[in-house]
Amino acid sequence: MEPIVDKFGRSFKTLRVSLTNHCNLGCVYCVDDAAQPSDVPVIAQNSGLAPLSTSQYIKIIEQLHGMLGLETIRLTGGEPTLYRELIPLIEGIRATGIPKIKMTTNGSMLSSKIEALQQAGLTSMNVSLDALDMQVYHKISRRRNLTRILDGIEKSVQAGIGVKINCVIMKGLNDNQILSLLQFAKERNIAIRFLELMQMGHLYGNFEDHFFSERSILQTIARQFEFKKISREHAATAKYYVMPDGYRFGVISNESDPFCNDCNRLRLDSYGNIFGCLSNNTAINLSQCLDQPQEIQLRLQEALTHKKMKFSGSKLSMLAIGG
Ligand SMILES: Nc1nc2c(ncn2[C@@H]2O[C@H](COP(=O)(O)OP(=O)(O)OP(=O)(O)O)[C@@H](O)[C@H]2O)c(=O)[nH]1
Ligand SMILES: C[S@@+](CC[C@H](N)C(=O)[O-])C[C@H]1O[C@@H](n2cnc3c(N)ncnc32)[C@H](O)[C@@H]1O
Ligand code: SF4
Ligand code: SF4
Repeated sequence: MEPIVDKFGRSFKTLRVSLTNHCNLGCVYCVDDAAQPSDVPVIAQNSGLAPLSTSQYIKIIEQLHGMLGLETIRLTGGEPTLYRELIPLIEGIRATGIPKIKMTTNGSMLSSKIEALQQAGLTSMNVSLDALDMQVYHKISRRRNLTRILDGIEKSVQAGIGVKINCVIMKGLNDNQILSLLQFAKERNIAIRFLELMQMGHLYGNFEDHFFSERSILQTIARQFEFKKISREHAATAKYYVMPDGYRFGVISNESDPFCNDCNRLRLDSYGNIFGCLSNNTAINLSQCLDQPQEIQLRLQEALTHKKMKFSGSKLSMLAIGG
């Protein structure tokens, strides 16, 4: 079997696993309000296949680990904490020996789950938090969950699990939250990353009105803080900046400064499809060839050819492809 590496030396070492394409929030950049009223559960388009069971997830992850030597699993979605068998799934993934099991969550369900998640083997979490102002938070997420999310973040920090905050910045909506969010994170010594808005789903080809660039984010922060850039780690999404007291924050600049050259990410959606690139909508199914390792290898090779040198958007939203 040929090694699964492309001519730029890129391979798959991080598997991002979507546990559901449902969500209990309706963030304006992820869910199109015209198609999805904010007070009903969000259900993304699916491929007509059955959702994976916990044992199918574990089997696929085991096979991929055997072929790729995975270093990290990141559970995501939709909202991964809505997955009913989350704890047994994490325990099953831990048993495969993959060193890091991380999760990206909107934080709304953390307060009651954090201890069990940690005991099951979750190593760290990224929590999405786009505003500290109740009204701004509500306007973006279309839900009134802010207090619960802040409580979830506090409990996670107390429990000693690694936490980072993700914050998508939209011009005219929450760019006025950058400094207060940074102050909130700094006081708790939590790394925060500011994300440029990405043209995905209903924003494809139509994101510029709300786009707030890395440059504008840094200009805003410079009004109150000194900082300097540190080099980006291999295969990382974020560039980090350090303040004189050692505190670090990051920016994920998909649009203005893409980071495809050393990308090592592979996505698995909740229907057993893999995607080699966030910016390519071609789903390659694995659930129908689970006992055919040679076929899986071929499909992985194909997925790798989908990687780009520059993020160029996607007609699928993050919710649909699996953030
Ligand atoms: N272009 C691109 N952007 C990605 C990809 N994965 C994540 N991102 C961006 O990074 C943001 C944060 O992703 P997270 O789920 O927190 O994970 P991460 O930043 O990869 O994880 P860590 O570096 O381990 O903290 C996403 O919302 C995207 O903006 C990817 O494969 N391609
Ligand atoms: C799709 S969500 C899935 C996990 C979880 N529901 C959450 O919100 O953290 C993963 C990440 O994608 C980000 N995201 C979704 N749509 C985006 C967009 N159009 N531009 C930038 N980031 C986006 C979210 O803010 C979140 O940090
Ligand atoms: S960004 Fe996350 S929390 Fe917001 S709607 Fe999308 S999946 Fe849900
Ligand atoms: S756009 Fe594709 S190649 Fe670029 S970082 Fe994202 S997944 Fe990797």
